[in-house]
This record gives sequence, structure tokens and C-alpha cells, in this order.
Amino acid sequence: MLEMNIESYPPFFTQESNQTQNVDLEESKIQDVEEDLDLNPIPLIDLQCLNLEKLGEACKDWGLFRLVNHGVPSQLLAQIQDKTRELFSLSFHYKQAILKTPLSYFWGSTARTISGEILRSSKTVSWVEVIHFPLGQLSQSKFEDPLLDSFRLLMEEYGRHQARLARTIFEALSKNLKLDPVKTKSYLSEATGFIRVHRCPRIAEGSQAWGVGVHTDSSVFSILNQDQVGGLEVFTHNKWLPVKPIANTLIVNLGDMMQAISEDEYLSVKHRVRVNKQEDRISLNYFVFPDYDTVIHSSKYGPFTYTEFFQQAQKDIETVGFKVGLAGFKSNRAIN
Ligand SMILES: O=C(O)CCC(=O)C(=O)O
Ligand SMILES: [Fe+2]
Repeated sequence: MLEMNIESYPPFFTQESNQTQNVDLEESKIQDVEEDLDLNPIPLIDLQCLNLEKLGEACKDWGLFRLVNHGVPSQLLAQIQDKTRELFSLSFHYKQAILKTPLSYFWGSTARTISGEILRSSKTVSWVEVIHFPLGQLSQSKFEDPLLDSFRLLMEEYGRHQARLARTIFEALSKNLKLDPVKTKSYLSEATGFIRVHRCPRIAEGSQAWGVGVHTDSSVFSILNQDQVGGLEVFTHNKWLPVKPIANTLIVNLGDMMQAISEDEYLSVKHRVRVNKQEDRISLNYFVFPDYDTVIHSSKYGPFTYTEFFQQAQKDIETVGFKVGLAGFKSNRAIN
């Protein structure tokens, strides 16, 4: 067992009372999942020779794919993982002091209100610590702490790669779906992009919690970089499947906005994150959205803007304890 740097964790994770009650709503027990890792059937998409047909199939059948030849230098990926780990291992109080606006630092939940406050569900707790990096605001920010400031520069560089990938992927999906490029231009808004860096603290034997409980992403899609500890699981073909960590690959998860834009042809995939008992787990996730005020038109859902979708999700979490999501936006035409 690696030594734990206790001072680096929010007290939330070291209090006994938090270690047993946090079981996800949908599963009362955190069971093992089927491990057919060697088969590793998650579709591989090569960005250097993009096969549109294969990409379309992956989006329809899986709602996710693994990107290779994505052009993000392996050195940058490794550096980012190392620096993220280093940043999280600073003391909790120091992190609270330096991770200030435009960044935010929170734990126990991945949901926030529109004004940026942490939104905790009364039903479920996420065994995760999060730092939120709004990419659009990073270049104007300079941090006094040298580690944080060098991390900001890395995030900017990584963010530019993510925005490039997002544009390329969205263009390919739009082509497949025969979307009108002029009408759907604001369905992917670079300015909305942000990166979340996560640490899921290891959890004591006998305690249980999900790092992040079952959910779909609200974004158009997300691009995930997980470390070798692994833990991401997706619900696909009627079972839970672990997404094996493979160095230098990225995982693209389609979100609710993409499902709506595609008229339900593509899937916003359900996923969750398992906590490791031996090691802390690090992941970085880039999310991108439509322009917040752009109306999404679809025959399956009533017209809505991302702002409305987000506000509804917030209301759901406060009232029923989880995001209802697209199911709450079905158009009358689709219901009848
Ligand atoms: O850390 C991960 O693997 C994914 C986290 C996630 O699903 C999310 O933040 O929406
Ligand atoms: Fe997610």
C-alpha cells in the first residue's frame, strides 16, 4: 500500500461517517463487473485516417470510442498526469488557498449551480476531488504559486489540443448526420470548453462509494484522459464494461446534447467511476457545449437551450436527487 498523504485530502474523505453511506441510488451494492479486458472491444477511431462509417457505428452502438493518433504529444499527456498528481498532493488547506477564481476546487460531488456553487445531492456522494479549469479565462490569469502557474500553462496547451479534437470530431459527426453546417455552427461552442481534473482518493477496505455515480454527461461530448489506475465503466450492450486504461489513447464519451442533435441516432452513454482500494486515481476530462443560448431543434425533444437544460438538471438534483436529463425534455410529438 502506498503511503497516504493525509493532509492533502479534504476532511470529508477521512471522516469515518462518510465511508459507508455513499452507495449509489441505482445499485445498492457495488458489485464487480464483467472483465473481458483482453477482448477490449471499445471501438478504436484513428484520427489520422478517419473512417466515417466506423465512427458513425461507434456513436450509434456505443456512444463512446477510443481515439488513437489524436496528435496530442505523449510527453504532454504524461506531464499533465504527473503535474495533476503533484497538485492534488499539496495540503488541503493550501489547495483551498490557491485554487481561486477563475478556478474552482470542490469535492463530494461533480455538480455545480449556474453561478458555480457546489450542488450536493442528498442521495448520493461522489468519492472525488475536482479542480475546474474554464479554458476561456486561463490566459488572463496568473497564479502566484509556481506549480499552479506552470500547470495553468500546460492546461492552456492541452486545452488547445482538446478544442482542435472537438472541432474535428464534431465536423465528422455532422457530416455523418448530414447536418447543415451553417445552422448547427453554434451547436459546438469552443468558448464553453472547460477541463475538470479529478482525483478519486483510494477507499478503505469495507467502505463503499462511487468515484462518480451513474450518469450521462450533459455536454456535446467529453474527451477523457485517465491514468493507468483506471476505473471508468460504461453501460453498453446491456452490461457494465470497464474501460481499460491504454497509454496515449483518449476516450470520447458522447453527451446528452449530441444525442438530441442527432435525433437519438447517437447515444449519450451511461457511465460511472469505480474507486480503487489501493491507489488514488487521476483523470482529466474536457467538456464542450453548444452556445448556452442556442436553441436545439430536434423532432424527439421540445426545443430547448443548454441553459434551460442545465437549470432543469440543477432543479432535479435539488428535488429528486439526480439529473432526469433528456427524458424530461421529450417533445409531445415524440411522446404520442
Ligand atoms: O473520471 C472519469 O473517468 C470520468 C468522470 C466523469 O464521468 C465526469 O466527470 O463526468
Ligand atoms: Fe461523465
